[in-house]
Amino acid sequence: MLLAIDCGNTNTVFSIWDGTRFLCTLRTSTHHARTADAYFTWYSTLVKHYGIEADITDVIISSTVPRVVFNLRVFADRFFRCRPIVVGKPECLLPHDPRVDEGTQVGPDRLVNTAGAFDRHGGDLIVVDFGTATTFDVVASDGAYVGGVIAPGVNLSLEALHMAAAALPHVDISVPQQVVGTNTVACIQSGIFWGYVGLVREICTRIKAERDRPMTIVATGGLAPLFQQSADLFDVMEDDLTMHGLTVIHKFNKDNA
Ligand SMILES: Nc1ncnc2c1ncn2[C@@H]1O[C@H](COP(=O)(O)OP(=O)(O)O)[C@@H](O)[C@H]1O
Ligand SMILES: CC(C)(COP(=O)(O)O)[C@@H](O)C(=O)NCCC(=O)O
Ligand SMILES: [K+]
Repeated sequence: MLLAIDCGNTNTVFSIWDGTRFLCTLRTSTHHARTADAYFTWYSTLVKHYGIEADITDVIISSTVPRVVFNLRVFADRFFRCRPIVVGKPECLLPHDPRVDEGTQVGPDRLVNTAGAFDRHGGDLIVVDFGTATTFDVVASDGAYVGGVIAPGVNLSLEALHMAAAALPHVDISVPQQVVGTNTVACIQSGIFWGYVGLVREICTRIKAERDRPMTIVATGGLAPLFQQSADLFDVMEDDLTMHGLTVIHKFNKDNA
């Protein structure tokens, strides 16, 4: 069985893949100081809680935080006796090499999203990932990542307003009832929610115009469901897209070893 690990700047997600389906998905916050033993304590407690018989033989890791990879490697080696595949490292093969400026390190999560989305939908895609950052990954017709857009994430923007303006409280994102807010919280929620609706719409429109072709918009990430429910922004929403991409890259490496 495969243990797929997706470390974002905010959350770290573990999923167990039995070759056909994900048996469980476990989530914790990302901390570079978490040790291999701490990962195992957390992991084994939850796996036992869910009554899952997991016989892990393989581990694949995608991490946007380089510092967590060391402890995750130790975790894989110590508890599963395996050498993990780490996306973005030279020894990890990709189904399609990215076409970007020389020397550019594309975020591994974006390479994984690209592989997952191409496997499900074919090419000419825009993958929108609402993570710590809001990223747009452009997938060409042949499946290669050819660039994209990075914007500040929704929660990051909310936090920035609170940090920089003495009179603005911390506000959780939600779908506003109306555009014109009649109190401070409603004003902020409106600015962020409708601001991001506009940001996503404008960027996707411009990407399609620049590439001069129809493209399918695939959304993923923690906050995608919020935007999906009240604005007509995406063609599909897939909360397991990154995990699916990890299984695709893992299989590709096994088949081409
Ligand atoms: N259901 C939710 N409601 C509100 N915020 C959420 C929800 N799910 C995730 N988030 C927040 O969305 C942001 C992105 O989460 P995530 O996609 O896990 O980010 P990353 O992959 O960068 O770690 C984080 O700030 C997280 O706390
Ligand atoms: C843009 C990101 C910070 C997004 O990370 P996330 O929101 O998933 O934590 C990450 O993909 C990254 O560090 N990228 C490196 C630069 C690039 O992709 O061009
Ligand atoms: K992400």
